[in-house]
Amino acid sequence: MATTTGVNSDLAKERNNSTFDVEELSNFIYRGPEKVKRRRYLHNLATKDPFFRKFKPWAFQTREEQYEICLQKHLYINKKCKELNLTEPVDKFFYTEAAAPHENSPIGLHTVMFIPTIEKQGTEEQKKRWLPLAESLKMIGTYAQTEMGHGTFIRGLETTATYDPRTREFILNSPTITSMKYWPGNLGKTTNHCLVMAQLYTQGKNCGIHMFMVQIRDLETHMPLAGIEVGDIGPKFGYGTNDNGFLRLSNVRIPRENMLMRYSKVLEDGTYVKPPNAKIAYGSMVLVRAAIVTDAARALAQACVISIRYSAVRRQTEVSPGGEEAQIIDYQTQQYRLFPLLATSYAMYFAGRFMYDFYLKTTAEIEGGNLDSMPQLHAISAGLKAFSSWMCSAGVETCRLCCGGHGYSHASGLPKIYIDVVPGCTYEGENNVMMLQVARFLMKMYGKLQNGEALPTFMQYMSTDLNKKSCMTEEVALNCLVMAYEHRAARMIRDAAASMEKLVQSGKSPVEAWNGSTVMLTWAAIAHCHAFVTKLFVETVVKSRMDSKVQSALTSLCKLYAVHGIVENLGGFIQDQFFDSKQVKILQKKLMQLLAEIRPNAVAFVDAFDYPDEVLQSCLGRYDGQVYQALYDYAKSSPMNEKEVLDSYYKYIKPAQNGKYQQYSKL
Ligand SMILES: CCCCCCCC(=O)SCCNC(=O)CCNC(=O)[C@H](O)C(C)(C)COP(=O)(O)OP(=O)(O)OC[C@H]1O[C@@H](n2cnc3c(N)ncnc32)[C@H](O)[C@@H]1OP(=O)(O)O
Ligand SMILES: Cc1cc2nc3c(=O)[nH]c(=O)nc-3n(C[C@H](O)[C@H](O)[C@H](O)COP(=O)(O)OP(=O)(O)OC[C@H]3O[C@@H](n4cnc5c(N)ncnc54)[C@H](O)[C@@H]3O)c2cc1C
Repeated sequence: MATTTGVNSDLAKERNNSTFDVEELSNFIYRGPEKVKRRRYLHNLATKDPFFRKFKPWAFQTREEQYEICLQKHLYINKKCKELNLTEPVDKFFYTEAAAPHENSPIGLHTVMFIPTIEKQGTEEQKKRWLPLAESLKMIGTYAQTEMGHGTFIRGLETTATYDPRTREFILNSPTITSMKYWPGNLGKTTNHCLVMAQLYTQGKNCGIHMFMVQIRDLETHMPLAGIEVGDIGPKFGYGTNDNGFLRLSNVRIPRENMLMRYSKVLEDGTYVKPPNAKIAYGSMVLVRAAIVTDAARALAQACVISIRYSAVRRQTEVSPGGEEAQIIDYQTQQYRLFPLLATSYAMYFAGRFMYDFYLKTTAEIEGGNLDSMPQLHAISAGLKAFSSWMCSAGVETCRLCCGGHGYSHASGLPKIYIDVVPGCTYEGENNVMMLQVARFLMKMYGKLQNGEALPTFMQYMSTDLNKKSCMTEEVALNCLVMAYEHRAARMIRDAAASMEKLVQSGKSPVEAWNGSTVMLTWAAIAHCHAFVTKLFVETVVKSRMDSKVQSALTSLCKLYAVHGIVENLGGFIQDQFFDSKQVKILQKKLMQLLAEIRPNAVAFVDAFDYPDEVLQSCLGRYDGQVYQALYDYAKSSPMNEKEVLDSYYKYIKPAQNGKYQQYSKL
């Protein structure tokens, strides 16, 4: 019998049985005790602030309430960050994460894309003009790129910005229904400005897509300006807190100075000056792609916390007749579904950490005028964005299923996490499209390899001898695991290139050959990303300094990540007899051993993520494990239970019981 106060006894036992100190692992995850302390302090500031607790739970709000409440929270967060002098993005992030978890901000695009785009693409004069207004929220903006007809193929955008040298203005138009901007976050009702991506026409020529600052609403009355039609696109799968919007522009004139001109320019007479690299205008997308990796990791980590704690508390089915019911975490099938996801959340977290550092390093180079690493940054950010959002979204859904019926309730907190993470597969570049961008890069690298040219370090595995067999022994060494992933990726890259070559030889054009090989190209890109993430995880556990017990536990988790990925994708690993059947058996056996090895540390691994209950917002994932009382309290708080007998009983059920259905004819 579970106790109803204090920490649930099963969960307490789990914590006693772990082999390492949880605090040590938290210190490693968050890069040192000082950072853990700071993160806790910021979480605490938010969770203890009564302001955030005065609203009814998110799941009980209508969409309009979700928007309004979330808006209030985020404006309050803004005010508090100023008062508390929280200027570092990481500080703001931790405070916000605890204040409004998984509630997409109605001023999020303003912070995440509008301001960074001005900072990165604006001239010094433009930054001086707009940034103070944006910081003080006098100007609230968004990033308006996607149109109803085009999201992926941005060169096909239809919005036009035509330069008029007589008045030194651009004239913006949405010439067709499909050209209306559709989807930009915060656009519908919140913003008064937006950065519009449009086809630039000057001196009668199309110069491609460029960014323009357009005011869409009056700064006093907030009414749409002349020539502007703007609104909310309606309810979606999630993101109820966000007013994703539509926008039509009819002959809207803006001054020449409103084109973002740090790199490309239109001179007063209409002369166009090209940027050093046309793709530099895509920089804001790269920034958000890089950020999505950690976002996705965080979502999966939280889902694992909920599902693993609940699995330790939940007991179901007598294992032997009349005996005690087992903790569901002791079922091997439950472990097989959850522990690899736990490992994935760590793998993605480390990938996100790498991505962040690599983004900062490369953008500093770009800003200094060295654009050499742009293709690498694009390929790595597109690949990790797609790989992490796919793996983590699917993982969150599995965590939900692992909670049985209670996982389906909003009380679990899992649906909220899922609907927040899954659009990451679509926005900022649909995942299949992103993988094809990676494949394009891989094919270029393959060409270099064929020509004997040097490859960047992270691509050097491509030169591996594809006739070599695996070095895997009973020990299942980490280096043999990495080699397996690299071998698979190298072979898939070669196979995709061979497929294209064959099509060209059969008379197809290069474009047709590409289109006829995109499935193989996508396989190659996914295999490449999988190898990249696995190697990063291995290097992190092998090379980093950390407590020895933590290192030993984390090594098992890392091994599980690698072994599970092979066993689940066996076809791709044995296609060229890289592994023989004996080695496959070794891996399958090792997988089961690793599940058992990780079992005593499962709760400690999720505790180390150090998410307070207020962030998880889950009856099932509570630190104290008192899930049943929490579910009961949640049910009782449902607005449906405010009255014992609902009006609908008198209006519909009672008359039906009496055989009276006239009320329907009134409709
Ligand atoms: C809080 C939550 C916030 C969430 C907010 C979400 C906000 C949004 O969704 S904003 C909208 C995001 N939209 C997108 O991401 C659109 C996706 N599409 C694209 O990025 C492009 O159209 C893309 C990359 C698919 C193709 O671009 P296109 O210009 O047609 O390029 P393409 O002809 O395929 O390639 C040309 C070259 O550019 C390179 N390239 C493309 N993008 C980049 C880039 N960002 N950096 C560097 N190089 C790039 C390619 O690698 C290729 O190089 P090469 O010729 O050497 O092989
Ligand atoms: C929650 C949310 C928030 C968003 N916020 C913003 C925002 O703030 N600003 C903004 O500008 N946009 C925003 N978007 C739009 C988003 O960026 C686009 O939806 C996304 O880039 C995908 O484009 P699409 O919708 O045109 O999909 P499509 O390109 O139409 O994709 C449909 C299908 O076609 C496939 N496909 C398309 N092209 C190719 C190809 N070349 N090769 C192979 N397959 C292909 C895709 O893989 C996909 O399966 C948001 C979207 C969502 C869902």
